[in-house]
Amino acid sequence: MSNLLRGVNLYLIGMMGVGKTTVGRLLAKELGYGFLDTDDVIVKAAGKSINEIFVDEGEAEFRQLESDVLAQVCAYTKLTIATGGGIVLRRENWGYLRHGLIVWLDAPVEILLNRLAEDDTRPLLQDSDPEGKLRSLLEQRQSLYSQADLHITIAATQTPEQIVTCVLDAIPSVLKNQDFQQQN
Ligand SMILES: Nc1ncnc2c1ncn2[C@@H]1O[C@H](COP(=O)(O)OP(=O)(O)O)[C@@H](O)[C@H]1O
Ligand SMILES: O=C(O)C1=C[C@@H](OP(=O)(O)O)[C@@H](O)[C@H](O)C1
Ligand SMILES: [Mg+2]
Repeated sequence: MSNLLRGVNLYLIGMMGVGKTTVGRLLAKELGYGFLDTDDVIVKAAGKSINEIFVDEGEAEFRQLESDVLAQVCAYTKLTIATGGGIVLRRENWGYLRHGLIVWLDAPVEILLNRLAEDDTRPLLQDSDPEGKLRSLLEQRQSLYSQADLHITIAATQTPEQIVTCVLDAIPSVLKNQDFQQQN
């Protein structure tokens, strides 16, 4: 598979809680790729948590840091990159994401809510109505996520390992399509 990809980076996009970080790490291992999470890079560079960045500097500054990180990492090859759920919001980010293969991990809000119920590390979910918040974020972002090269729909019972298999199985079809587009 890594021969087929020829070092092209994989970018995982999708809603918070869908498993981009968890699946991305396993996918990288499977491909013999390096793994990066844009949130982790931001946290390390800023020396504070995502919550602290949102409180101290605000979401707009976080989005700027996110774009800066993406601009840096897209210069490298052989990486699987788990992005933050809001990476799709800025038009300039798409220019960076398009350097690689973009994979949308998609799961119903019920699954996301269930996974994030006890989680206090997502500032946008510190809301009196987390379900409503997730639904409105998804509504705002769905058409952006759908611009991905690959759409992987996730069921509640699927393990991260099974999702990795789904992604690996789907990659050849999209690479074939891209070759086809290039030839024409
Ligand atoms: N396939 C899965 N099945 C069960 N739990 C999962 C699965 N994928 C991720 N999780 C759990 O859901 C939570 C959110 O996963 P995470 O990888 O951080 O998502 P994201 O990076 O998309 O926000 C974590 O607690 C993680 O362990
Ligand atoms: O959806 C979002 O806007 C966000 C998702 C988070 O990452 P995950 O998608 O990895 O949870 C993190 O970047 C930040 O809390 C904002
Ligand atoms: Mg994550």
